[in-house]
Amino acid sequence: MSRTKTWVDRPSQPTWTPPPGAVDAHVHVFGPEAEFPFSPKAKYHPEDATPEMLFALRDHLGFSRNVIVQASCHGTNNAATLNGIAMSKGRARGVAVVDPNISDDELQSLHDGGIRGVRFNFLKRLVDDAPKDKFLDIARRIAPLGWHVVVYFEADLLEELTPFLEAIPTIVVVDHLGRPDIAQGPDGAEITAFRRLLDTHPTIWTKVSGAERLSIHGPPFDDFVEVIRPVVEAYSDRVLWGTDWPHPNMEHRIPDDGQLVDILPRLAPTAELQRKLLVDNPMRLYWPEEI
Ligand SMILES: O=C(O)/C=C(\CC(=O)C(=O)O)C(=O)O
Repeated sequence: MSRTKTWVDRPSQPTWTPPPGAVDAHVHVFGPEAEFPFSPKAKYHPEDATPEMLFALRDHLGFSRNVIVQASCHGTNNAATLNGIAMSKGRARGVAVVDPNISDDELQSLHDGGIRGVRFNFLKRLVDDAPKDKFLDIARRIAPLGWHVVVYFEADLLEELTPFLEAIPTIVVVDHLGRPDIAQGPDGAEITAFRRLLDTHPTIWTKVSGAERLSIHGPPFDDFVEVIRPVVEAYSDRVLWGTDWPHPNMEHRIPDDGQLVDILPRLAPTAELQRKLLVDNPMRLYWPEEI
């Protein structure tokens, strides 16, 4: 598999400035491969996207902190994610992907290394299997640590997965709004079904990220904003946002991270909404001891 590069080296300077203490709550690190090899089961083989590169981007975009989410290319070995957190000097925390047989001691050492959640990935193009019973077992075991669960699925799975989501005893954060079809507009069937899930389950949160993946028309992402701004307004206490740098699998439509940041004042049009989305909400999940 040839190595893919899915980010721009010099993203534009955003015209909008995030509030002090802003958290980019969905990023990944890749490798470096020489130190942290990819999983033999990886479905893509990216170039190295190192913690140093991540922190340079964080500073360039005007953010203060990151949440590093374990990407599928590193399987259940969280060493690269933990290395990124360790190198951040307290300015990153993480979400791990764990083997169902993980021991309590290993969970505790992930916690000590800055992990505050586990991710369950249901995308068939990224993982070979997604065993719901084993995931529920993990969810029950991480609950006492104060962690939450991050789930990644596409809209066609929402109905089937709802009983599973309901059985999770922690806060659940759905990546990229469960990937609704944005072309259907703000009253479309898929975003309406997802909003119904949020309406009926106050412990389900979502990341209002993925404009570059969900938008039909691309920058300046007006189609995404039209559908997703009402979500930010309606569920302002349980939304997170992230760039998704280094944008795994986006080699055919690589986004400019500066343009992604410039969506934010349209997605969250008041200072209060911006502070909740970028500071208060991520701090509650990842740095609760600082609030
Ligand atoms: O990170 C994302 O937001 C999206 C991904 C990659 C991913 O999740 C993974 O590799 O674990 C995708 O849709 O290819």
